[in-house]
Amino acid sequence: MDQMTKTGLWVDAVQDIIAAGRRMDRFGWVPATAGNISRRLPDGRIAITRSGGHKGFLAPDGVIEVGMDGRAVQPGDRPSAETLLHCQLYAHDPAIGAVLHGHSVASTVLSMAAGDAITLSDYEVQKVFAGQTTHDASVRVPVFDNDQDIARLCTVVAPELGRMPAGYVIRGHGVYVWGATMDVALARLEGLEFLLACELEKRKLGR
Ligand SMILES: CSC[C@@H](O)[C@@H](O)C(=O)COP(=O)(O)O
Ligand SMILES: [Zn+2]
Repeated sequence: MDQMTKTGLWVDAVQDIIAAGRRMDRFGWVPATAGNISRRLPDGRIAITRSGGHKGFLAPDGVIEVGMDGRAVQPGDRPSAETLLHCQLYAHDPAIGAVLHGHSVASTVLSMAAGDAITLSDYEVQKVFAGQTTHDASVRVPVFDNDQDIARLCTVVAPELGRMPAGYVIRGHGVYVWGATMDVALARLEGLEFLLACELEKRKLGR
């Protein structure tokens, strides 16, 4: 067992991830084995959910350690299939401390009807995103085509890094959101999912 796995800092990261999974599950954002959750560790590695488990019922051994290359520190551990999308965000911005991915109904359905972005306008809750100070503005949420080749998907996401205040959506799949801490990432996820749910309801009204 690596030294990091024995420290309180590792335990903190695991607890954060387990609590985030439970919270996402309460909202119905991680059906079946969908979603993945990670936190940056003080030594630069990443704690991330093991592939294929239910994220609402995580136990401590459902979280494993990977390097910034996305490879498991412990041979034989299988990290999330989408680990490289997490690593990409951590590599892009050293201030990012947590990354969340969920599969909500709203993000799945809206992205299937969208072009290259979903634009959110006139909602008070837009102010949950960094740099947004008024409802009287538009927040662009990029929509990327789904791809089972995650390394290739990273190359499509790359040009938008640094200009996604609310996160991004993968078409027919789900959202990626991040923050300096797990609490900040969860607040942004809640804000984005609330707005996507509003947008879906609005469109059902034909508006
Ligand atoms: C239930 S299928 C969902 C997966 O294909 C994937 O998109 C996902 O979010 C979870 O994959 P995982 O490898 O458990 O992190
Ligand atoms: Zn997914």
